[in-house]
Amino acid sequence: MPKIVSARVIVTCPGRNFVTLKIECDDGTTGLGDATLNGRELSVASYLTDHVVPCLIGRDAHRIEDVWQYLYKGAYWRRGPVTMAAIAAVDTALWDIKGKLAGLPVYQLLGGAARDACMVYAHANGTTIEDTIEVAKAEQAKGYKAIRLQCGVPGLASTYGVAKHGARYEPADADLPSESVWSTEKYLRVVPELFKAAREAMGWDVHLLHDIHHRLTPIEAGRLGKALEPYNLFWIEDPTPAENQEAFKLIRHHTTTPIAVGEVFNSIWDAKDLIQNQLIDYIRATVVHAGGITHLRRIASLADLYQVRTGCHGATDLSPVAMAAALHFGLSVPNFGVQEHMPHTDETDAVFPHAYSFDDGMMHPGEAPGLGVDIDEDLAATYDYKRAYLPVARLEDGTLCNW
Ligand SMILES: O=C(O)C(=O)C[C@H](O)[C@H](O)CO
Ligand SMILES: [Mg+2]
Repeated sequence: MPKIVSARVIVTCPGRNFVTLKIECDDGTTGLGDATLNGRELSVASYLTDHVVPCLIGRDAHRIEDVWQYLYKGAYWRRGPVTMAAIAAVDTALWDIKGKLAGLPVYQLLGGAARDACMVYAHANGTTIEDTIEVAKAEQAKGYKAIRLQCGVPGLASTYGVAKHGARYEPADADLPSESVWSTEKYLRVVPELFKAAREAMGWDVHLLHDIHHRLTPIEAGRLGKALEPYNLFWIEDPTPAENQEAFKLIRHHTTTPIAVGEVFNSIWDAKDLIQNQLIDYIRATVVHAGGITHLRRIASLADLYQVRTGCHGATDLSPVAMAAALHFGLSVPNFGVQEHMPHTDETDAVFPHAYSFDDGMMHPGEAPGLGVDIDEDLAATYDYKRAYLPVARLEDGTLCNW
């Protein structure tokens, strides 16, 4: 058996923070897992180093399911983003090791390719409708078949998720949370105009997506979904907070615009009612935040029974290790929908050399054994952790609100 002899947490900040777990076996085989939890990175690093790593030493790296159960049931304290990101990192690293030892890419271990490649969606963010469409057309010219559009809201100084024109998208932008002002009324006026203009400028042969970022009440989300129906969106994402899964019934009563939810989910229990009641169309849980490849497959299997497809979160605060895992997962599950793609910076790609590739709007994890991602530890060590928080939003009267 490949015995685990060491496990180390590597924190690096090539432009943004990433937490990576590296597990090593007695024959020298290593595996990587992403454990990055944006804005709360060091809590997962500590959970791993202080509480998980000591339990891994000496275990059989092949027993992925048993290790998963050991860390989940054995801890007594279940679920939650910190715990599940830590379990995910271990799980992902063990799949990486299993693939390397078998001499096969991870997707082959998961049943083989269920499609040629994974469709990915790009991002078009702009301060105005015109800017956004200009960026979207540029992404379409690169071959993307699906594009998420977010534009600034007239009358609001800034909007989360919308970078200043030309700047990279990076929501964790300050060493204490920055604050922005939010107005649902103003937002609801601009979004239908954005998609009307986008269809006029770009036609109908491209999938258009939009992220609402949990900001609306269910009835407001129903109203927006209905207003967007003429523009045939691929999905609206996170229309309302999903702690109350029932709330989605109200949205469903009012619109046929497809709904995607789940980037903040960390277990199948967060998604169970949404899936079983067919209240969503795409489940956005990810490898890193939802317990690894093992648990995400369980979620996907449940979703498949109800014709809910996957649409994994893939913002740049998920490392290339998570991106690779998402592509192996996406290539192999029967109910793949789409994968989010936000290219990492050159600095990040240099720290994490990888085998996955983009071609004509599709991505493939590559044929390297395991996940096909490495970490240049010397380079990683040159980038010190830098505290960075996600922002908060307030209504115009100062009330803290969802974002
Ligand atoms: O990519 C998305 O859909 C997001 O909503 C990005 C998130 O805000 C970001 O990953 C939070 O860390
Ligand atoms: Mg989102």
